[in-house]
Amino acid sequence: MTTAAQTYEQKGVILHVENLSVSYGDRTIIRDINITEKDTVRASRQQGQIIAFLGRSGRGKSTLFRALTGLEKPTTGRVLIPDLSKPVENGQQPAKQVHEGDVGFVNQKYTLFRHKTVYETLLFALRKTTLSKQEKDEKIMHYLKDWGLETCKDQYPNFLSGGQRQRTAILEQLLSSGHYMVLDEPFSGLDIGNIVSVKKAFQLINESHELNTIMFSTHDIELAIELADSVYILGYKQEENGQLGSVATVLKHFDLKQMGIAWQDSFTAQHLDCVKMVKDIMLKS
Ligand SMILES: Nc1ncnc2c1ncn2[C@@H]1O[C@H](COP(=O)(O)OP(=O)(O)OP(=O)(O)O)[C@@H](O)[C@H]1O
Repeated sequence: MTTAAQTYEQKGVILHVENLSVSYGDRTIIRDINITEKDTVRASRQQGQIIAFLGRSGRGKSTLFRALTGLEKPTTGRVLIPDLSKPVENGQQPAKQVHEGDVGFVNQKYTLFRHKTVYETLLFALRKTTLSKQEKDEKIMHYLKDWGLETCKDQYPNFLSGGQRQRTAILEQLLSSGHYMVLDEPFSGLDIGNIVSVKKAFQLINESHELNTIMFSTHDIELAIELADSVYILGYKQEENGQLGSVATVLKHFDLKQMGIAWQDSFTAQHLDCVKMVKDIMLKS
């Protein structure tokens, strides 16, 4: 059942992954990856997309992420995103293949420049824009305020708390890349306070632009189902002889919007059912 708060419309395609495979030498890591995500529009609210990728260790999540960011050239297939520099044609935004720099990438360590303050880091992130010096300053100050980073504007990474460091690294990627962001295990090894801080960053990104799209991997199934509106499970397929294959692919897609369990304030029995389904699939993968 879908409540009024969950009513949504789907508009243009914002991510299209087609027959993607990545091999290293003669070893294929991921194969036949097909993903189509559309811009989700909810009445009277600005809202982006949050997509989670789950999978047991070594099932190619990081490999897929490198292809999604354009850091890894796929062996076959392609990754398309809307080309916002071109005008809409017949009601459709033309698509382009993803290039390095189009999609922000935040690694698990939240790496920052050691010799740049928070402000300098964000200024550097805006270096490719056509904004004037004053516009850049205004933009940065606006974000620092919204993201609770105003007080540490002139601090170097070593003097930041874990939460401030994570928010700065996420913001840096958001400012340098535009609407798309991939985060490889952003919650791994974080204490509860820092988990809340990263969740808040997700929320800020999600609410600030219709096209903002967060893609993240995690080993925390509950967290994926709590935060995402779309969940993909990567894993090995069982072969006909009952043996487990050795090339990962998408085993299952859960569209939590369609299931009526996206964007809820609390974790319900339906969410728990979904967690159980995910676990069952992952255990056999
Ligand atoms: N550059 C590379 N050359 C050769 N093999 C690689 C390379 N990068 C990754 N692999 C292999 O690809 C497989 C998938 O690795 P990947 O890091 O993508 O998995 P993952 O799902 O992100 O794992 P985890 O959850 O443990 O981080 C692994 O067996 C890994 O050894």
